[in-house]
Amino acid sequence: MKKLGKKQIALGGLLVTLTCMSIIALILSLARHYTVDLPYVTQYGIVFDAGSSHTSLYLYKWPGGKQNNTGIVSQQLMCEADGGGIASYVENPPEAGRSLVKCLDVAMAAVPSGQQSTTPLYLGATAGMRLLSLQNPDQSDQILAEVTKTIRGYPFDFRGALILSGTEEGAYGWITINYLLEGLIKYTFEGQWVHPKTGRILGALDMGGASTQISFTPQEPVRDPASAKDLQLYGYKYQVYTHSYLCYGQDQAVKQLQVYLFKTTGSPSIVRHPCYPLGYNLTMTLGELFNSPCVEKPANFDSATSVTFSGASESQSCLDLMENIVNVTDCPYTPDCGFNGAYQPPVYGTFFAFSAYFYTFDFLGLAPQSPLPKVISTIDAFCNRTWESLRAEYPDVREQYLRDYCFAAHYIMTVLLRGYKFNDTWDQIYFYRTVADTDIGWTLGYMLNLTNMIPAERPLVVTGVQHSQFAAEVFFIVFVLFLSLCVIIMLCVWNTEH
Ligand SMILES: Nc1ncnc2c1ncn2[C@@H]1O[C@H](COP(=O)(O)OP(=O)(O)O)[C@@H](O)[C@H]1O
Ligand SMILES: [Ca+2]
Repeated sequence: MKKLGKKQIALGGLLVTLTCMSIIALILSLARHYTVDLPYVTQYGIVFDAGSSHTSLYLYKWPGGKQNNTGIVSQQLMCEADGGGIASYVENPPEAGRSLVKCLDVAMAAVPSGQQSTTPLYLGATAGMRLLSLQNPDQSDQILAEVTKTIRGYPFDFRGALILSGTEEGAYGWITINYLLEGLIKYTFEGQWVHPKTGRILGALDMGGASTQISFTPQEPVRDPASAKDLQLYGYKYQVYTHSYLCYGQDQAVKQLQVYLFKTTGSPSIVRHPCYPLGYNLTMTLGELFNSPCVEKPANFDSATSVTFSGASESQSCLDLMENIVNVTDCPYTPDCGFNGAYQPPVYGTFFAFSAYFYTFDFLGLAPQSPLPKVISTIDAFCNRTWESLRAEYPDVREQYLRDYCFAAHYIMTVLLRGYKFNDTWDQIYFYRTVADTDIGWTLGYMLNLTNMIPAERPLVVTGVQHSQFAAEVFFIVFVLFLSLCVIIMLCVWNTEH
């Protein structure tokens, strides 16, 4: 037989390799096609936000099977429970449980029946229940037991009803916005999850009804361990400063000012209120006025006696009153101070202000951001308006909200400018309620944490194929290369022998 030339051997080898490569490419393309066509099952998670003023249910979803360790959780729906916050049911705890039924039924209709038993459900209560547990732990336990009983009547994977600490509430709000705005991890066009450049980490400002939180990564290390939260997310360490001011949510601040005005007026039955609109009268019993651990009760008072707060539409006096409830002078940590003697490093970076911060600024047409002089003049003009003119312009706005917007606006400005000291960095604050159709609040961060969806380690680079398939592909490529090599060696041997 004729001896093969070197060229022919090389050509033979190349042909074998190319044929094998084509087979690999064909198989890979078929395999990839097969993967895309696989119906990936959407997974769900539910969190009840049992706030001081109301309860909401959030239903989150994410594609299951792959990439479930990365930033693609979104909000499918939000449901507002009827009635007030669960802590308001002290007289009738079973009613607290019943108040959740409407939203549980909404979630049942939204989660496919086959997946309900594997859908985790959490209930987190915030400052309203924190206050009740301080005042009467038995009552708060009873309410948590009743909501637990109601939720257990549903097939979801219920993981418990708990009262969050102020630190947790602040830290989970911080995780939520940084997750949603991809400050922690980002999906690139090349299909990889990467750590974004520094400087994109946002601070969080949450104004609730009973407490308010500030959370951010300061430029300097946090000096007070009680307000530092060390997090490791996707392989990176963050030290978050977070402080929750219990009793300084806007509803409790409203109460503190009412009590201040009542006490300084000398216990009369009519009290002038500069923050309420002229023509508006609010009558309540002293029992209602003093029904909170956030205010000091007089030594003896008749809880059935009523008091009427009579609006005066006096913007400047309203603003001046704020220093009676927000103490910006006494602080042992000067200059690293928030308000009421709390330690706070200087604010740093961009902040997102949500919940009641947003509601108030949005109502006044100042969201997501407005220059400081415009903010001040808008609040001033609003606070000088009478109840008659406000009611005529906003017939559909809830009376309590419309009455409190002036107070809330001056209170927010005092907390932000004089409390947190944003005076030189006002334009670093953005007022938002949602990002990518997902509400900003502590609930998403809470669920991501409790379902271990934010790993402490850096995520593996996403391959686009399942692990088993990837392993099979690598094996096949190595095998084919090995085979090609064998063929070339055999050809060489055959060639030398003939
Ligand atoms: N549409 C709205 N307009 C104005 N204020 C609102 C609106 N919706 C909710 N709020 C206020 O936002 C606050 C929400 O607080 P909430 O989350 O219930 O309390 P907390 O977080 O302290 O437990 C309450 O003060 C409530 O009155
Ligand atoms: Ca809240």
